[in-house]
Amino acid sequence: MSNNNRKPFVAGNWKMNGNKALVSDFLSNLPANNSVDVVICPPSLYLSNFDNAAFALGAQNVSEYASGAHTGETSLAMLSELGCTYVIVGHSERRENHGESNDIVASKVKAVIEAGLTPILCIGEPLEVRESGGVFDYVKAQLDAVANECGKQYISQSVIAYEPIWAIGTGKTASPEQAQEVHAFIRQELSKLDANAAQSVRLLYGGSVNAGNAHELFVQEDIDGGLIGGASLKVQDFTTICQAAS
Ligand SMILES: O=C[C@H](O)COP(=O)(O)O
Repeated sequence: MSNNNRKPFVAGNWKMNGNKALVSDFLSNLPANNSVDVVICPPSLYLSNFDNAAFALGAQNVSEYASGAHTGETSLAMLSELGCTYVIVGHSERRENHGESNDIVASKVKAVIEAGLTPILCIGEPLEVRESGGVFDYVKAQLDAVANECGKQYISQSVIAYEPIWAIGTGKTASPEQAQEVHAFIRQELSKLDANAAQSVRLLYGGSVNAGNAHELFVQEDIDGGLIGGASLKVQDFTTICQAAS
């Protein structure tokens, strides 16, 4: 891990996977790790099965509305009542498949922080943007959307996950150099908003991280941990990834 005061952070995003048996497996077999902030984000239905976990709980999504006639949605108050302290916001699967615009993402970030939880704000470019050389402009626009809509203080209270879409679930991980280059750019952009916050905000890499490649990614100067999809469904692999961050 790089030479800074940021505590490493690893979150497992189970997406629409898992069952009660996997919950039990994690409760019984994921070792406590005091040197890393470890978060599990299961499907919301299973949040209440995680009583007394040795790790923090996160949700994969939240409604931008507080309550009312929003069939199928889950509110921040409900997540909070079930012990969630983190919420993934703006995952590319939500942006692409559920029409979440930058404005919606920004309003969710604001709502999460005002409710006393911490957003894990996801940003990252599709393949065609990477191939056309537009990565920095793309992630800057995603960051600016939140900063402009919410105010810079909201960015500085978030955890930010850089997830190149072409690396998600594909087995094609960004190289450590590719990931570090974008993380350094994100931190530089954050410093324009708030120099102190830029040094304290945790920046995660996500996209085909596994037990074999986590270490080489996490030792990069501006990579403070990971947002893990597929490899977070196996307790042994996830344990190894958490250890790689410590
Ligand atoms: O939220 C997690 C990311 O989308 C990464 O997923 P993955 O590790 O399966 O590529």
